[in-house]
Amino acid sequence: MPDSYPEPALLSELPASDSSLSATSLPLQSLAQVAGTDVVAEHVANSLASAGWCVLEGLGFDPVHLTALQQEVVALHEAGALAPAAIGRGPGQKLAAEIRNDRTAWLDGQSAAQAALFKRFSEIQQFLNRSLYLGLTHFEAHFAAFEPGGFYRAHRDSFQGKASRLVSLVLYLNERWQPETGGELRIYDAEGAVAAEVVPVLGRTAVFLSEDVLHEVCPSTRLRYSIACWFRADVSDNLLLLR
Ligand SMILES: O=C(O)CCC(=O)C(=O)O
Ligand SMILES: [Fe+2]
Repeated sequence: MPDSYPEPALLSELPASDSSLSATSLPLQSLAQVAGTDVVAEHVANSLASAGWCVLEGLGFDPVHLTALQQEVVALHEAGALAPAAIGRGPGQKLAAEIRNDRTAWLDGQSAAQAALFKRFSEIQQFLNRSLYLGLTHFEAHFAAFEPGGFYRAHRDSFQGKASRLVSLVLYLNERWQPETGGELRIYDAEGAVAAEVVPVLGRTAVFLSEDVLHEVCPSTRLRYSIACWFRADVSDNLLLLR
């Protein structure tokens, strides 16, 4: 990469109180591949290794697909096709509206926009495996909508030691978000101090280590749309028994 090449929009160093996060995306589509290097994936890997999280302006894929994904989630929500999200997994799974009250639906990778997104997720997964040896085997992603007043209390996306969700990624799908609207993703550092507040504008993407990073969705005054994706490293039950 030439020395003079601009850095992608990297917000990980911004102080928590900075509400001036720019809503304009750098042309990450062209930045995504520079001389054979996946700049976005490389930045994600470096940030996960150092801070445990990062925020990007885009994933380096076509803005047309972003808009299409936004239209998909709006249509699903308006058709009543999103279901109240639960907490926990397996038999312990239950609805807990006092903890989270978003509505979700899994992506299936079928539409052109979802296929492009899945391709990008695969590239990022491969890069993370190559650079951080995470052994990620697959990912799963859902659309989410938080109604006005919606929230998701502070949580981690997986429990230490039991993790099959290793890396979380949230891609935001909202236009014209005002600072007073709320709905930020609040990321905490290891000491419990607020490390960042991410305004959920179209294309902005937060990536963090699922086991380590405490985070919460603050209440917002309007509908808030996103895609949440988890990169997983699942081993078979047999292998688990051998450990
Ligand atoms: O929408 C966000 O900003 C985060 C959502 C989240 O934390 C989750 O679904 O686990
Ligand atoms: Fe989460």
